[in-house]
Amino acid sequence: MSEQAPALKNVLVTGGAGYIGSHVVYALQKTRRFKVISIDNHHNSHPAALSRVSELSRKELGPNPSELELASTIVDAHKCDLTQPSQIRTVFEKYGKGGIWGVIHVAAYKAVGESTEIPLTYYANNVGATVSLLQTMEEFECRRFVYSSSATVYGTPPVIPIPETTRLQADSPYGKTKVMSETIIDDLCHADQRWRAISLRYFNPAGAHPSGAIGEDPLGRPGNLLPLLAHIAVGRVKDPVLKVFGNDYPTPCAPVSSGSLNPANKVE
Ligand SMILES: O=c1ccn([C@@H]2O[C@H](COP(=O)(O)OP(=O)(O)O[C@H]3O[C@H](CO)[C@@H](O)[C@H](O)[C@H]3O)[C@@H](O)[C@H]2O)c(=O)[nH]1
Repeated sequence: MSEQAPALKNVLVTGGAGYIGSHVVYALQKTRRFKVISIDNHHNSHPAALSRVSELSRKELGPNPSELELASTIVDAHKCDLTQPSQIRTVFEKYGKGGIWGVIHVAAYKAVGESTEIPLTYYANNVGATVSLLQTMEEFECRRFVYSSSATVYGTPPVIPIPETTRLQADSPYGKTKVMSETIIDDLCHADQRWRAISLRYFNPAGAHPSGAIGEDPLGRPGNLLPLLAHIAVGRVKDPVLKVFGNDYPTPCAPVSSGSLNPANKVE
């Protein structure tokens, strides 16, 4: 590596092996400016997703890539439980104070129905873990944060399309965990101006990389419409029933582009 070459910035992605997480990792690797660290407990993902992302990124390197470019395609993957602060700490300790440039927090439980049955699990994994993560970041002087929220924070919105200024009134425990986490992040940024954070409210993300190497591949019966349809189509669902609740819902469509996932654009 030449002495002038700028070092890669270390970015931690939680839930890196999941649907959105794996595409975020890919988007980061494509810039060739970041080294990705992933934390995932594989509650809803296969560890292989991360190897597939790296393989994809390596294939896209030009001929004779530099050492730095090659290094940008390697993920430092940790299987760890975000509800255990000591496990988060171990990852930060590896990089030391200031060693992790920023965090993109995607890991969460996301099934609305399930959240009404096991709310405590949702509050522990989606809110408690977010607080532990922010506390560890503070301790290790890492204050750039991109939070994966959800349009579910609006509950049943009074107007569609939903203006960003709409009041937050989530209906389910899952939605409430997103409102609470957003509030915590907001309070933190107001208390300490050194923090740079943004919450992204995704609607229904759909699609996959054109190669088919990465996409939405949840474990068990999918809770979301599109993976459920895909699983039914390939015969992976035991009870292949799909309930259609209406045919007049005005579904807006917008790309979740790599640009919107790039923390450098959002928190720098
Ligand atoms: O405590 C947990 C819970 C989940 N995960 C992992 O986090 C990833 C989440 O990915 P996935 O289940 O595929 O969900 P996504 O569709 O990527 O969901 C994301 O997108 C939602 C909005 O659409 C956000 O609300 C969620 O925070 C976020 O997980 C998976 O790999 C899980 O194994 C953990 O590591 N720890």
